[in-house]
Amino acid sequence: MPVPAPLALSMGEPAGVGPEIIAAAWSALKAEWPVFAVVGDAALMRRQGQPVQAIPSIDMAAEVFARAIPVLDHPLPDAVTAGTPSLRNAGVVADWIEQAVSLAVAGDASGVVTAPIAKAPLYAAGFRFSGHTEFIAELTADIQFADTRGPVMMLTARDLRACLVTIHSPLAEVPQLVTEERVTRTARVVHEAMRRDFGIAQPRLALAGLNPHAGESGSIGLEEIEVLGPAVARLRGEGIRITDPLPADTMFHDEARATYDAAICLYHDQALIPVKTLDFWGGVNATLGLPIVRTSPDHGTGFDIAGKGMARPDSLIAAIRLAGQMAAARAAR
Ligand SMILES: NC(=O)C1=CN([C@@H]2O[C@H](COP(=O)(O)OP(=O)(O)OC[C@H]3O[C@@H](n4cnc5c(N)ncnc54)[C@H](O)[C@@H]3O)[C@@H](O)[C@H]2O)C=CC1
Ligand SMILES: NCC(=O)COP(=O)(O)O
Repeated sequence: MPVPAPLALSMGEPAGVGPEIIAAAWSALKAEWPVFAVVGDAALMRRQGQPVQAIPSIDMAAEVFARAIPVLDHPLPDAVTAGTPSLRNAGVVADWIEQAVSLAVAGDASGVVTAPIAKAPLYAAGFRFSGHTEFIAELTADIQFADTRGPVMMLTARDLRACLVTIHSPLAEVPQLVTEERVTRTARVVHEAMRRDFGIAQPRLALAGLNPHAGESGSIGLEEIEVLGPAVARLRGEGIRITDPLPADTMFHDEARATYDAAICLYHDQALIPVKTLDFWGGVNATLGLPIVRTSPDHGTGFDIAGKGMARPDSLIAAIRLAGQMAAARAAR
């Protein structure tokens, strides 16, 4: 079997927990698979207490990985103070993501893992995307992809995969944004991703309702009848296995989760509350429907604890492992 290419790991916000959790993740994974190379600042990585080796090219990552953190060095212009992001560094943070994506697009990396970014300093520096998800979708928009194109944000924890129809939308706008078209497209992307990236031949999708009790036959909301029902009918017509809209309060407990492979959730907190309740430390964020594999820890930059030795690497380790599994599933097709 050919050895898979390393993953490219963008360093994320340098003043956040990213550098220290990358060092801790390497320490946990160095004798294991998958290999990764950091795209970031080698001097900052060296300050995290683990051996670091700058490499000129990602194809050297595998031979370095067992003894040092391989880093494709793109230095920051400004000094880093843990907990305080610098506007001068923001442009380079975005460049790291772009470079990691280029490596995956070229096939030199088997996927991209992104350490958390702080959105406010990036916006102030002119970054015009809501987050990695939209940025990476734009960076890969011209790359050929045979399946339905996302991006769809999926959060995982333990046996739950929760996929979002809307992402960072104000709650008041959600009912207008949950259209038959968006629900149908999201479910298609998820169905195809379950097959392509997770090796599930006949995926079972569970659709969350919007209203309490999934509208109670229209007596407490009509979206289930007017929007979600027609989407379900279309999807079933395409051969996709999906439930009728389910009451969201009773679809995430242990026995309910055993009945489906992925949940289609209509807004951010409908997915993230069950995910973070099930596993606050080990959740992973993956982007479905892209020509490349991309995962991320599900937490943010943790400015309140950055540099204090308190940050847990569990979520990043889970993100690296999941990216490796997804890349292997794609390669096996
Ligand atoms: N994938 C990404 O790039 C993400 C970025 N963010 C960004 O992160 C920034 C901060 O967001 P917050 O809402 O404060 O969320 P946060 O996840 O950074 O912090 C929430 C709480 O979790 C703790 N925490 C975070 N990571 C931890 C770790 N590895 N170990 C132990 N404790 C940890 C923090 O100390 C804090 O108490 C924002 O700019 C947000 O947009 C948020 C989520 C994901
Ligand atoms: N709440 C999840 C989040 O903010 C992550 O966004 P992204 O940077 O992965 O697009």
